[in-house]
Amino acid sequence: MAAVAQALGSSGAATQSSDFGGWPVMAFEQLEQRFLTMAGLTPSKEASDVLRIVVFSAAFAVAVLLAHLIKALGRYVRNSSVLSAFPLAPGSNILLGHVLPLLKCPSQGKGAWDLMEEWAKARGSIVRFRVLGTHGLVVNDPVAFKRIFQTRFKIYAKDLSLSYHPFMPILGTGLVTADGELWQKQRLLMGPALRVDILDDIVDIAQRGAARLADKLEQYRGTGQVVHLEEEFRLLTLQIIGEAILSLPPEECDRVFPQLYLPVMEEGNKRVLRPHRKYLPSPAWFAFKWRMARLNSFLTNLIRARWQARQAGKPGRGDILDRILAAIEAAGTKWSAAIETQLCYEMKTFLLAGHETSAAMLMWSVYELSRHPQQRDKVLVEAVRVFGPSGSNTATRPAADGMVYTLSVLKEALRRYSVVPVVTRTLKEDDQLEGKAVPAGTMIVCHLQGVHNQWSEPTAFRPERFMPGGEFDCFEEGVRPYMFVPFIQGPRNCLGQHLALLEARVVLALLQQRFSFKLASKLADPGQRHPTVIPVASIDGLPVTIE
Ligand code: HEM
Repeated sequence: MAAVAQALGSSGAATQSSDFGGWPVMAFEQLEQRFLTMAGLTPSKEASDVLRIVVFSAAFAVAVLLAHLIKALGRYVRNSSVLSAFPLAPGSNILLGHVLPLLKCPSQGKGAWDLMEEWAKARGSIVRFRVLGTHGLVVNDPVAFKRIFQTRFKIYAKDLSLSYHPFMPILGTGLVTADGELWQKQRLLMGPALRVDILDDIVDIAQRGAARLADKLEQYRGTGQVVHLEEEFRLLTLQIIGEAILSLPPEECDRVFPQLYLPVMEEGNKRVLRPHRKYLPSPAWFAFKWRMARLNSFLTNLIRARWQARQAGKPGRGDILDRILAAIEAAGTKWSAAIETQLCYEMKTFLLAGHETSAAMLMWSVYELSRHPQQRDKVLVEAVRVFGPSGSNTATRPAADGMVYTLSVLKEALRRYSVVPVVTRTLKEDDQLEGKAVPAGTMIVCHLQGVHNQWSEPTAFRPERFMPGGEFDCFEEGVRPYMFVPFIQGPRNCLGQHLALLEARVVLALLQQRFSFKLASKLADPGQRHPTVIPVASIDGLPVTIE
């Protein structure tokens, strides 16, 4: 620094002794000579050229950085002013925005999404908030959902920087996190397999899975021993999705996934609140890398072997992967390493999207039925109709579809507990919500839970809301689809929703018919929701005793 100051001092002297037109050049040349001497280099034309390139490059880099800063500042000021039409959420700090109240939520026993719902209740159906330099809107309005999810969904892109970020090494360009043309192509390719083709088989896969779990639970009947049902549901839904997408036998699911897949998910969840874990080369970091590599190679080998078997004319297994491979073949697409990688992302996406969400829905449903014997009786009536009085009949698809009350229990669990409480988007172009301008770059938090709590007596558990003529049917036609959004709506809605509701209907009814679950009272209230993990399960799981 002293040397630079000295050099600048002498340039000042040069300035005074020069005429106005020539001084900058002379001053620069003198500075150049001084720098070269100070650096121990002999002044020469080559050395000057190198120094000039370095100086001009540095000046260019600083200018670009400044231009970016000025642009970002301009955008920040503009966005602040445009968004000021929306009410500001309480608790904002001039520097950090709403960072502190959001960070404090877990220690107060609530999720950041619960705080956002409080903001909306206090200030209006769309409220403005800020996290450092990023502006966001919490949207709690079904009419706005229609615009975001349906009519203008293309400009409301997935926000990969926030909720999905820690899971990107797992999900990559899989369907949940893909965008643009790739998403469209993959959705077209895989949609039919999940929405239609596999559903007939799901009834059977789910019934076998539920029967296996029931046999396992039998040993605890009448013993008073506490069973952690949430853990059993997690393993069961993983087995069901493993069989549905890859025909994996349950033993292989139990061997591979708890070893490789579940620990990487756990690490992903830890990284949501502690993002530095992604960069710190700790033992957990290495374990994550190692497991990811093993999981990828397990899945890629399986996908490749399946493709080769198809090419050799061997009969397919009829699972979701098989149906996707058939669609690739029918489209005449040439097989490549890129396709293998993409399919590997898709399989991991189905595993992630398809098991914990369903397990949480089952968990909340069992929790509520354990507290509402009359509702449970109605589920039992349907179970006897479908599985017979002994519970051993094989269910058919139409019979499973006919369990409308059990379906209503599942839907009410999704409404009451909003296992996915929010989804986030980033606005790509300027738009309007509730008639007010919203600038591009704004983060949009779609508050699914907030809308679910706009129903009458929202904390009451009433499956009848979803029965014909119930509260759901009474909403005005235009907003009705946006009043119940556990799977969101529109072109990016959940591809596995029919699979999830069918699978869970079979599992819930069959287990209720076979057992009576009693909430283990000595443990904390299992109805308390987890404050940091999505899908939201109970903070203490679901400890039960079995009769
Ligand atoms: C109760 C169970 C489930 C719930 C509550 C649920 C919820 C959701 C939600 C809210 C989204 C939208 C996410 C966003 O826009 O950011 C979504 C997307 C998705 N879900 Fe589910 N899901 C469930 C089960 C499943 C199952 C069983 C599967 C697959 C087997 C699945 C596969 C997907 C896929 C592939 C997407 C991305 C669709 C796209 O972007 O085109 N989900 N799910």
